[in-house]
Amino acid sequence: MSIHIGAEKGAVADKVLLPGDPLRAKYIAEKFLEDVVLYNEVRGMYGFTGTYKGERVSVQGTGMGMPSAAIYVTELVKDYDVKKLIRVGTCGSIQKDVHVRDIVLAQAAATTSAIVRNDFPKHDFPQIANFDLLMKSYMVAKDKGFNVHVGNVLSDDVFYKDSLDDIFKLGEHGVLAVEMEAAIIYYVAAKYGVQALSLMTVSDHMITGEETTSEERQETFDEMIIVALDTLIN
Ligand SMILES: O=P(O)(O)O[C@H]1O[C@H](CO)[C@@H](O)[C@H]1O
Ligand SMILES: O=c1cc[nH]c(=O)[nH]1
Repeated sequence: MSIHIGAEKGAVADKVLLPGDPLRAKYIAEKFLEDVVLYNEVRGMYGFTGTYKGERVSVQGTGMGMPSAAIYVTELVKDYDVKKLIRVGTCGSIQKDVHVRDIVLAQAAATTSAIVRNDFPKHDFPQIANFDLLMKSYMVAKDKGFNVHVGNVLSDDVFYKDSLDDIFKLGEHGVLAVEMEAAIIYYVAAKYGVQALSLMTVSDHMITGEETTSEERQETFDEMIIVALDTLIN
């Protein structure tokens, strides 16, 4: 047992999907996994273990924002020996050609979080995806004909921003989208020497204001979840 995950050590697989939303974890477990066991309900942050195509995998909600995600990823790695982590999240696009419902593979993540800066005050620590997972996920997505983009994202501490000026400036420098967890997942994975990747579905467009309906989000999530699961077991 760890403080925030109420499971015996062997209850979590060494490969884990990480949605921010615990109810997305439930959806993934119910729709995509077989022989599912609920291993965590502490704080309502559901964690499930099951099998996908015969391989044991887990799916664990992380909550919203980097402090919360850091807690779950740290406990998964330190207390449950997890070796591969793939975030399955949502994001807001800041590029005209990155459309709602497209998939973004976060090759790297800039961040406003002070967590990394506090550890490395004199350096800009590069928060990057594991190359093997990144490459595999790109191949899976392309093979299935999904609309996929690879590049930088911003992991922001703030969802409701007073101004989008800095966000759009990052867009002018090629950053694809904004979300709230990828950077810290990459940082914790680097710290403990495990593999991590963040996939996001574009749920909102920050230039056009377009948003997805519940049904559209559901269908698009499925594409991202399939890419993540097929990457995780390969
Ligand atoms: O859909 P999830 O995975 O939670 O990701 C995004 O959605 C939340 C904000 O609505 C933040 O956690 C952000 O990163
Ligand atoms: O615009 C968005 C959409 C999802 N998640 C975010 O952090 N921002």
